[in-house]
Amino acid sequence: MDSLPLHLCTLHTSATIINRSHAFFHSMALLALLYYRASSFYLYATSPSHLLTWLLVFASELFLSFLWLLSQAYQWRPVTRTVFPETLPEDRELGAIDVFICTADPKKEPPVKVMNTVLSAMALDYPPEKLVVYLSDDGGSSLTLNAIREAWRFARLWIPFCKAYGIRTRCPEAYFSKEEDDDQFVEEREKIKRNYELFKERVVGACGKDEVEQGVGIAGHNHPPLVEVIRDDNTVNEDSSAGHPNIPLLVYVSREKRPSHPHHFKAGALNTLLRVSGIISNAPHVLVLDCDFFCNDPSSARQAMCFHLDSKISCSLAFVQFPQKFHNFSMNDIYDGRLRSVFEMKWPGMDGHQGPMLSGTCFYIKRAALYGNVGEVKDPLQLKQYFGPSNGLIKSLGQSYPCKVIEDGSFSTRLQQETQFLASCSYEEHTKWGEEIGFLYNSVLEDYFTGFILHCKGWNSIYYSPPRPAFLGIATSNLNDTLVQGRRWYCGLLQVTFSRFCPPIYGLLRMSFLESMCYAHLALNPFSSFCLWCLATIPQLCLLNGIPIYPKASDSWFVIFSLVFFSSLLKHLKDVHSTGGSVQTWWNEERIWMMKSITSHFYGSLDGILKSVGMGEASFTPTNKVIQDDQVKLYQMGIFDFRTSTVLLAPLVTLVIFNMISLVGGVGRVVVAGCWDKLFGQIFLSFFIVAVNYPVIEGMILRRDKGRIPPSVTLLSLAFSMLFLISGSMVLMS
Ligand SMILES: O=c1ccn([C@@H]2O[C@H](COP(=O)(O)OP(=O)(O)O[C@H]3O[C@H](CO)[C@@H](O)[C@H](O)[C@H]3O)[C@@H](O)[C@H]2O)c(=O)[nH]1
Ligand SMILES: [Mn+2]
Repeated sequence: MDSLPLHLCTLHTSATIINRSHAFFHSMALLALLYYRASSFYLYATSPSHLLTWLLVFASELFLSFLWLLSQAYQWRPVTRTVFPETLPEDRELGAIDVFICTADPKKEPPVKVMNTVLSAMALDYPPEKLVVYLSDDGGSSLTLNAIREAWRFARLWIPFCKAYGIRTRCPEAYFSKEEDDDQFVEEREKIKRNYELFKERVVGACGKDEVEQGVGIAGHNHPPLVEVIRDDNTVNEDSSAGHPNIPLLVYVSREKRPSHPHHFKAGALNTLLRVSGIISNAPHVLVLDCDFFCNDPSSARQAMCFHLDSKISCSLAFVQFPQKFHNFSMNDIYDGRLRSVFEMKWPGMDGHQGPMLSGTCFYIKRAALYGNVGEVKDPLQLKQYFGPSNGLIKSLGQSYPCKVIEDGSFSTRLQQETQFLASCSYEEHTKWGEEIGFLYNSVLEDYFTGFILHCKGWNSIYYSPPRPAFLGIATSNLNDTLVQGRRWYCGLLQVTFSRFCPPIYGLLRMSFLESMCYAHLALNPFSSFCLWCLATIPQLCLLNGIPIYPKASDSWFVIFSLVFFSSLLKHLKDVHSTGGSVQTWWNEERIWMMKSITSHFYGSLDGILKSVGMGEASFTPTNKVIQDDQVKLYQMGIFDFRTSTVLLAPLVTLVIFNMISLVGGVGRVVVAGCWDKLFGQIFLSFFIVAVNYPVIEGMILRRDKGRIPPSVTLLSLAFSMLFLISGSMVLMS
C-alpha cells in the first residue's frame, strides 16, 4: 500500500518556461512604457486640462501594469494532478460524505432540473450508508418538496439500475437524452425511461396546478422551518432492517425565513445545512453543489478521497475543488460562460502554490475546516457562544457517528424538533455563524471570501480537473445573465477589499507570497474597470481635439507601446490555444472582457463602493436556469442577445458610438491636416475597440430581430456620446 501513491502532481515545465520568459520581456517593455509616460510629463504641463488627461492615462497604465504583475503569480507554477482511486482503502474505511445542494426559486430553477442534480448525487459511487444528500430549499416551496418526494421514489429504481449496468452518466436527463442502444439491457432501460417520464410528469404537473398560488415573491421570504427525511413509509423497514440501506438518505431542509431577519443568501442556506446535518449524519466531508450542477462522473467522491485520505497532506487540506464545467455552452461561447481563464489557467496556477480559491460549487470540503479554530475549546458554554444553543450540535462537534436516522430507522420527534430549531431564523443571533464559523457572510461572493480566510488560517486546497468532467452545470448563455452575474461577483470582491480583511494587506503575511498575489489580483481587479473607462475615452477625446497621447508612429518609443499591446494579445492567444481554444475563442474573449469591464464590472464596483459606505443593500439574484428557445438559438448561432436593462446596455453602446465618432473624426482630421504620424496610436486604438465590438454596431444598425439593441438605447447613447464629446472638448480647450 505504502509504495502506491494515491495521487501525483505534475509541473507544466514548458508552460512554466514560456510564462516566465514572457513575464520577463513583458515587464521590461512595461517599465520602458511607464518611464516614457513619466518623462513626457512636461509635454502636458502646458494647461491644467492637458495635465489631467496625462495624469488619468498615466494612473491607468500604472495601475493596469501593477495588476498584470500580480497576475503573473497564476502563471508562475501551473500544475496538474492525477489520482489513483484503486489504491484507496476498503469501503468501510472511507470517510462519510454529506452532499449539500442549494435551490432558491422554483421559477428560475425548475424542480425537475434540481431533482436531476439530487438523483445524480444520490447515485455517486460511494457506500450508500456513508452518503447523505441534503437539499436546501430557500424558496420554501411545496413544488420542490413534492418533487423531492417523487425523486426519492424514482431513485429506488434509478440507483439500482445505474449500479447494475455500470452506467456512468447518472443524471437521468443527461442519460436519457443520449441515444444509446445497448442490446443487453434495452428492455430495462426502456422501463426505467418510462418511469422517468412519469416522474417528470408528476413533478411538472404539480407545477402547473400550483402556479397561481405558488408565487415565490412573498412565500420565498416568509416561511417556517421544515426538515423532512424523505422516505416511503412502506419501505422504511425493508430498507433499514438489513442495516445496509441500498440508497443514500435524502433530507429536505427549508430554513425559516422572515422579512425581518437577514438570511444571508446561499451562505446562510449552507450554514443551516451544516447545522442540521451535524446532528443527523455529521459526515467529516461535505460536497457542495449548486442546484444546476449535476454529477457527471460518479467516481468524483473517490477521486476527492485520494487527497482527503492521504495522511501526508490531509491534516492541512481544507477542500478539493473540481472545475465548473458546463453542458450547455456552444462552440462559439460568445459570453465566455465557461470562464476558461479561471478554470484552465488561474486555478491550475494557484494549485502550484497553496491551492485554488473556493468556487461556490463542485468541491469536497472538510467539516472541520468550516468549524474554525475551536478545536481546543472544550467548555460547552464557551462553545455555545460560537455554535449557538443547541446541545445536540455541541455534542456532535469533533465526533463521528453513523447516520442517526439510518441507525435507528426513524427520524425521532426529538431529532426532528432539534433540526427545526437549528433551521430557525433566529438561531444564529449572538453566535459566530457567518463570522468565524461556517460559510462567511461579509460578501455576496461567499465562496471567495470563505476560501480566502481558510487560506489565511493556513489551510491548503487542491484543484483536480479529471479527464471526464466530474460535474456539469449551466453556463450563462445570454448577455443579461452574464452581466448581472458579473456585477454581483465584482460587488462581492469589493465588499471583501473594503473590509478589514482586505486581501492585499490581510493576506500578505498569512499565506504564501505568490498565493497572496493571486488574491490581491482578484481583490484589486474591480478597479481596473475605471482604468479601462479612462483608456477607452480619453485618448479618443484627445484624438478628436488633435492632442497626441502616444509617441509618433515614427518614434522609436512607439515600438514599446506596440510591443506591450501585441505581447499581451499574443500571450492571451497562446493561452487560449494551449487550452484547446481557437482564434475565434480568443477574439470572443477579448470582446466579452471589454463588455463586462465597461458595464457589469463597472456597476459591480460602484455597488461595492456604495455598500462599503453603508448605502445600498446586498442582493443575490439567482441566474435563470430556464432555457428559452429563442435565446438558445441566438446563442448557438453566436449572435448577441442584447435584451438586458438599459442601465447595463447604455454605457457599452455609448462607448462604442464614441469610439466610432473618434475613429471617423480622427481619420478626417489627419486626412485634412496630414498628421498621421502624430495620431496614429489613437486612431489604431479606436479602430481596435470598434473592430472588437462589431457585434454592437450590428445590433444597433443592421439587425431587426428581438435581440437587437433597441433604437431608444442607441439614441440615448448617442446623446451621451455627444454630451461627453462637447463637454470634454470644452474642458480640453479651456
Ligand atoms: O438566496 C439564495 C441565493 C442563491 N442560492 C443558490 O445559490 C446557487 C448559486 O446561484 P446561481 O444563481 O446559480 O448563481 P451563479 O452566479 O451561477 O453562482 C456562482 O456564483 C456564486 C457566488 O456569487 C457561487 O455561490 C456559485 O457557486 C457560483 O456557481 C444556486 O444553487 C442557488 O439556488 C441560495 O441557495 N439562496
Ligand atoms: Mn449557477
